[in-house]
Amino acid sequence: MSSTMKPHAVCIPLPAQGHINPMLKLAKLLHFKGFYITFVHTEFNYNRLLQSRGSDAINGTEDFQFETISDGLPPKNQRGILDLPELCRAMPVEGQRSFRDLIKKLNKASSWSDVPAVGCIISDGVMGFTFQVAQEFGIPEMLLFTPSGCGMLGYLHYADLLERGYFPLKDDSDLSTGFLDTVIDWIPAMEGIRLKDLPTFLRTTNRDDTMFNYNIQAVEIAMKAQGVILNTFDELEKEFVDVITTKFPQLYTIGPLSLLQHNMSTTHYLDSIDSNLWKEDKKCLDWLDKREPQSVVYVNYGSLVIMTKEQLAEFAWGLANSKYPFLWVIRPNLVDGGEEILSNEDFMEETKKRGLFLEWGPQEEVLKHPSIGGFLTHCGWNSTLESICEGVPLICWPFFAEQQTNCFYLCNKWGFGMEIDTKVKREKVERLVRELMEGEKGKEMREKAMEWKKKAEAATRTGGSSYTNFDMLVKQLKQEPIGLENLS
Ligand SMILES: O=c1ccn([C@@H]2O[C@H](COP(=O)(O)OP(=O)(O)O[C@H]3O[C@H](CO)[C@@H](O)[C@H](O)[C@H]3O)[C@@H](O)[C@H]2O)c(=O)[nH]1
Repeated sequence: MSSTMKPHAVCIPLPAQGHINPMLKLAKLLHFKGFYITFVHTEFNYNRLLQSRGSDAINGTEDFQFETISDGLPPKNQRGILDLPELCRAMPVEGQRSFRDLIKKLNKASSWSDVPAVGCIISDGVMGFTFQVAQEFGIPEMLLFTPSGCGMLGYLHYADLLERGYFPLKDDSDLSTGFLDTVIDWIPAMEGIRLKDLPTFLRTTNRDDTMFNYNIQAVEIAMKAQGVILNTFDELEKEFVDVITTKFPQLYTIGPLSLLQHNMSTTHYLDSIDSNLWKEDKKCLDWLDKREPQSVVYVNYGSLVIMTKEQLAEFAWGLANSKYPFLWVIRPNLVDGGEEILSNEDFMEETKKRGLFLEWGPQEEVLKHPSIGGFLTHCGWNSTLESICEGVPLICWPFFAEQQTNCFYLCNKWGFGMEIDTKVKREKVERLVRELMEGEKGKEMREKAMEWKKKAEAATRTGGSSYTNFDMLVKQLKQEPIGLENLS
């Protein structure tokens, strides 16, 4: 089919790794199904990909193109650490202007080139500013929510939590006096959840806090969307999905996206197009080849966590004292205050034969490796799903956003997680690592993780829930434009 005949989807993720990855997977799947894709990066990330991955990563093909918009951050912002509040202030203004110009440019190009007119926008669930642009051009917009269903359900109750007076916090002591242990019994499907298990952005006394307001507003805008896509599968999150469906009748649960790619034989489809903002160090795979099956603890806290050097030291000694081999990704800027522990002679001597440190790794390949016995994670949703895909049990150290919600269900419902407190202590790390790797509980968790893996595989195979939902999504995007009549 010539490019001009293809339906044109513009995919725009929040410019953070955990949001770009699932959006790119979705974009590749849609391309496989015959869509012309424009994938939108920020100028900064585009240049970063060029440096870390080379031009192949963003060269695209005739009908899979990359475009950029401004993130709106001032030039003086170094962007070494993703400054979320700053980004959330800048993108709805400058990012929106830039996005509007892009849509204008694409539609203009359709009159004299092979680029088809934009048929739909698939935007990140927290990029509300794209919605106004979509409305201005009369283009239907779908939202991809990259967190879990349970996380999304938590976000959807932000307004109720405010109305009932739980947030903003009355004073800072609420954070230390047990107030956050309050059990909430009125959120459907979330019985037994505590305030501290809900997405964290409301935990402030400051009504003017950027993240507090941005997230409340993001939910308000999202509520107007007609279509929502979730990277999860019904069997895992059915009760949450059922409640979300009452608010979003057009809800498509199509995850885990990496398994859907696999089952549609598209795992290596457009392989050179890549979204890793850091350069992957693949030598760890050779190192893993030399280890015993299920003997290695994999440690990685995703792309946004920033911990203190004291926390890093507690994890380090906990891992060292457990005596298990570990593969530890310590991202540049992961630690506020420096990685002193990595120059501690006693620690390095103790772990030199069984610890490997990387700045960024091929996580999905690592989790697939037979030597991995467990994963110490911050419970980002991508990491959680990637663990499910490989049947790997978890030690959970949730940091922020909906990671606490994921952790709650991992430990209390899905049965393959054990939690470490925010105030991490080396003794606890050591004990949980041993439990995970050799204890009865670890064995049970591994079995449970394998059960979820099988269910995830079934969901993404022909006839499975996610497979079928994806087909429906494609049909809707291709044939039945999403009406805008219900939008206010
Ligand atoms: O060395 C590394 C480290 C990470 N990754 C990948 O980076 C992604 C990280 O995503 P995630 O585990 O979700 O963590 P965050 O980067 O923290 O994700 C943000 O976005 C997620 C989706 O919305 C949310 O669930 C999280 O709370 C939020 O912090 C995953 O695909 C990993 O495979 C690598 O490839 N190599």
